[in-house]
Amino acid sequence: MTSSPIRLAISGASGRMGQALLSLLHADGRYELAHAVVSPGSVHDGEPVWLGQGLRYAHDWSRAPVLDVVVDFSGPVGLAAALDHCLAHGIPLVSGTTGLDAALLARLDAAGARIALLRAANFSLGVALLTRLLREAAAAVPEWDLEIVEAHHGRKQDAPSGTALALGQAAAAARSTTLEAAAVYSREGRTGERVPGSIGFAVVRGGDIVGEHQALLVGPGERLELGHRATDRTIFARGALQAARWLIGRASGHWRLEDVLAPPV
Ligand SMILES: NC(=O)C1=CN([C@@H]2O[C@H](COP(=O)(O)OP(=O)(O)OC[C@H]3O[C@@H](n4cnc5c(N)ncnc54)[C@H](OP(=O)(O)O)[C@@H]3O)[C@@H](O)[C@H]2O)C=CC1
Ligand SMILES: O=C(O)C1=N[C@H](C(=O)O)C[C@H](O)C1
Repeated sequence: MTSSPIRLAISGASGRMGQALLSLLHADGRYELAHAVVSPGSVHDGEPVWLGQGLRYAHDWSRAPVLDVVVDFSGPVGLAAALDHCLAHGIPLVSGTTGLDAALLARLDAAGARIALLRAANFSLGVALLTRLLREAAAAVPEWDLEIVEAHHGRKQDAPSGTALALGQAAAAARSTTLEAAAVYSREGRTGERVPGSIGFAVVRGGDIVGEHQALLVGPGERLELGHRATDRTIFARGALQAARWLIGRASGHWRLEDVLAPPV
């Protein structure tokens, strides 16, 4: 028996992640791309999404058809618009957008009472595994200094990356503290000595780096380095589509990528 394809919208469809998602969707009959959203004023607004097919990029949600799920990789403003549409129509929302402010985070938190949401700063299996390893290592050597280094392409809008912050949060929790209490985001001039127990962040931006994260646990006379290097955005797109399929029909609330992509123990 064949089931009907999932009717899905992409918010941020013309972007780097949007295009990675489109490449996967084009070849996968399990999905029907029903709406492809770009920014108001986008040079792509009104262009055909795929040559010879009817769907065109749109800058708003007002003409979106009935949808099973929305996948968002846009930016804070695009995500807010996607969230409005999902709330108005009771549609599950998967989002990978990073760099959100406190007001949007609070709106997303509250939305969990009405729709199913799955948000993740990184949809790759490797980073899910890295997070688990870092949690274990940070707790095993609580006195060792922890520094998180990330590198991304020069067009990235936010820093540190959402993944770096999520790694920091996981390590902080494993050490019974919080990122708010432990994080050091910049060092310049006469900084004084490193504060014991702090978690330092360093950011590299350049060229077309897809996304690299390294956690350094520095002890006396030795150092543990845990890292992940993404070389192809398909890994994020694949994880997000898997999450979208999984989220359809779930109860309202906040679901975790770990529930979907459990790395092998
Ligand atoms: N969680 C994860 O695994 C990953 C998360 N990300 C995150 O995803 C987000 C997008 O990244 P990336 O694809 O590189 O970004 P891009 O800048 O390449 O793409 C952004 C997309 O969003 C659209 N957009 C911008 N503003 C709006 C708006 N107000 N309304 C609707 N659409 C809008 C743009 O349209 P146009 O340009 O046509 O105007 C474009 O299609 C970032 O926050 C990034 O950090 C990225 C990779 C993986
Ligand atoms: O903007 C990007 O490109 C990426 N952003 C995400 C983040 O902020 O962690 C995930 C990935 O590293 C790529």
